[in-house]
Amino acid sequence: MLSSQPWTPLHAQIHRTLRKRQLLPKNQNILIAVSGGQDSLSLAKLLLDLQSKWRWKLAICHCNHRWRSDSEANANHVEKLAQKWQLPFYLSVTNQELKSEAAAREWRYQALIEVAQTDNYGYIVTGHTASDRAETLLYNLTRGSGADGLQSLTWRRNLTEKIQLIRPLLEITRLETAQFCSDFQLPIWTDSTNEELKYKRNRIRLELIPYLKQNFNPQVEKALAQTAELLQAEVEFLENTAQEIKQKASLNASITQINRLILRSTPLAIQRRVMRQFLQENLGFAPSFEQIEKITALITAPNRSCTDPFPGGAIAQVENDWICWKKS
Ligand SMILES: Nc1ncnc2c1ncn2[C@@H]1O[C@H](COP(=O)(O)OP(=O)(O)OP(=O)(O)O)[C@@H](O)[C@H]1O
Repeated sequence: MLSSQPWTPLHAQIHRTLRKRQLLPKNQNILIAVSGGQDSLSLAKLLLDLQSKWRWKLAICHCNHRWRSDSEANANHVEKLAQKWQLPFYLSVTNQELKSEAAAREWRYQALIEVAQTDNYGYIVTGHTASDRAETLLYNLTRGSGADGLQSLTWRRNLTEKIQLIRPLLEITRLETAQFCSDFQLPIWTDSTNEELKYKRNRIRLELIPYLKQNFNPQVEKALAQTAELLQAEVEFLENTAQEIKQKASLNASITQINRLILRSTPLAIQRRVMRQFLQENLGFAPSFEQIEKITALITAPNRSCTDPFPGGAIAQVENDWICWKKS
């Protein structure tokens, strides 16, 4: 029986991944974000089984979005599991109406950060899988994203100066977590909204991926996750290079002027990234492709050329060797 013999190939794989990528060092305080679904249950069980090797202090946090009629029952279900596993349990319940998936995600991360800050957890871990990575890639591809959006689910991300988000399951597919839950009889809480085809994400998972599996590649999730992995390293390299060039091209670290002579000698990929960073700093939000193209064109435009106004009324204008940000 598997339940009396908890070391499986999945345990070995996660153990290897954690070591190779140095995701969760020994003796750390780790907060596991558990929705109750198959992925986060598998994650919690795997970390629990590896705990003695790594000497972590583990805890579980569930966030109640108050979205479904069974939200409270879902939270109680996760709490009972935490008790069974003898792990500290935190519950965050929203007091605002969360109107979209994006709003829910934003609130959830904020809630997790608050718990981590209060009780000193340096790591928050989530159960995102290779399947999520593949779906995110496809979703962003249909929206015209560049490499940054296609690699978007990363192994680690700084949430604050002291708290990192870690996603240890990015090489495991949802099929594997389902099998793991079945092997260990983990009680999955099924989220009924996961089946609703009105959400694009769900259509990708329930219609597009099965189509690709059947007609193109049975291993399509792993293949797409691999693409995301390759892109991740390339994006990191390009973004760091763009940051260095931007520093060189900025006058006295001013965010409102940038030297276009320096930019002219760099490849278009870097020019776009530098101008995106420049715009983001001045606009205060992520610029669109068209906005980046408009300002990038100024690198080679005649003196005094300018863009039409950006939201808020500011324009960018060429002044000899400089592109200047001019507020209205
Ligand atoms: N309500 C929640 N409370 C705590 N953590 C959550 C919650 N919802 C999602 N998460 C975390 O974010 C990860 C990804 O969320 P996503 O919505 O893609 O997954 P899910 O469909 O809710 O369920 P699961 O990934 O557990 O199967 C989850 O694996 C989990 O770690």
